[in-house]
Amino acid sequence: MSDRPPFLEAEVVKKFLTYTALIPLLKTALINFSAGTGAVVQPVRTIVPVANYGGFLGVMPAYSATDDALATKVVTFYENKRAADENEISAFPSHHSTVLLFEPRNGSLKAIIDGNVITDRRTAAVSAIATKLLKPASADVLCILGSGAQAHSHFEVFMELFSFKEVKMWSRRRESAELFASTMKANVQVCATAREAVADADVIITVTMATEPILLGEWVKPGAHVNAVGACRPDWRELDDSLMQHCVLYVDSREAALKESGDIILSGAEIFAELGQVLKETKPALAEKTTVFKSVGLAIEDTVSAKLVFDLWSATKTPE
Ligand SMILES: NC(=O)C1=CN([C@@H]2O[C@H](COP(=O)(O)OP(=O)(O)OC[C@H]3O[C@@H](n4cnc5c(N)ncnc54)[C@H](O)[C@@H]3O)[C@@H](O)[C@H]2O)C=CC1
Ligand SMILES: O=C([O-])C1=[NH+]CCC1
Repeated sequence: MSDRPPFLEAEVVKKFLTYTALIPLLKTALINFSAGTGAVVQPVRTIVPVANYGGFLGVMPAYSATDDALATKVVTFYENKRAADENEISAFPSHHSTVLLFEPRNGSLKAIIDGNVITDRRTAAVSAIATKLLKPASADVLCILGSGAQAHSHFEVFMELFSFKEVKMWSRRRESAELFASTMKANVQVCATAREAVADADVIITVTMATEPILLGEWVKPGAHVNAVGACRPDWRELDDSLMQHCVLYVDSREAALKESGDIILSGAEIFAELGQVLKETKPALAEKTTVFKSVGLAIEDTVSAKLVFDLWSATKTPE
């Protein structure tokens, strides 16, 4: 291999970052993160608003001693207000990310890795982990609100791991939900309103760029489980106060959620546990209650994903 760090593009990440390989790694990373023993070192990400353009730049470093993995993701996400005009279809993605993977022993740069597939898959995999623990015992109906990149990765892993009888989707732009449904192998029912999509759902996933609530507590079936993935800014919402205040609330990181999640900060909802605590069984999974898993996204998830991709890719290379 040359001294220049390789760039691993999205196709390489897609090939090696399977959910089967990723999920056990994420579970361990979340347990180590929540244990607070120092096995995972990860500050809350730094965010630089790009105010003139409705954008944000996030820097997300983490180190896992257990995985011997050191990396930082750099991610940009843009509100794309122009697309909020229903007639405007923007083909430009709202999120872009890159992961820099380092050699922990000496700090050298090992690889530059496309971060988009990592972000999509690790986020969906963490929602799937939460859902396994928190969904009601009988879960037949899945509802997805939003039809972008995260909707695709969530659908992908949820179809792989669960056997829902029905999948319902609502998206702000109906054409986009219809396009989603037509490209998927499973039957997806496109609904005219979020309320219609949510009715009777046992598991709900919110994956939108909404800044105001799109999911109201009064629509949610008692005992359902919600994965709230969007609204990662302190003044953005996806869920209303009623849902936030009447659920049992789980988060990926208590510290990050209290800094970044508008749904938590503005509703004053109380956090019950971190997902890593439930995985370690130091806090219970109250699956019979209405539960919300509020995910903001953690650098440690990107770090262990990047290390996995790099190791599997390296193993296919013959030394010069
Ligand atoms: N928790 C986590 O770890 C992560 C969270 N995210 C968040 O997940 C959300 C979805 O991300 P992507 O799928 O990558 O974005 P995307 O841009 O691919 O899709 C966004 C979806 O939201 C819809 N949308 C946009 N504005 C809306 C509004 N005002 N009301 C209702 N729907 C609206 C769009 O039509 C589209 O269906 C974003 O909020 C993103 O920041 C993204 C990555 C990781
Ligand atoms: O974890 C992540 O990469 C992100 N969370 C919200 C926007 C991007």
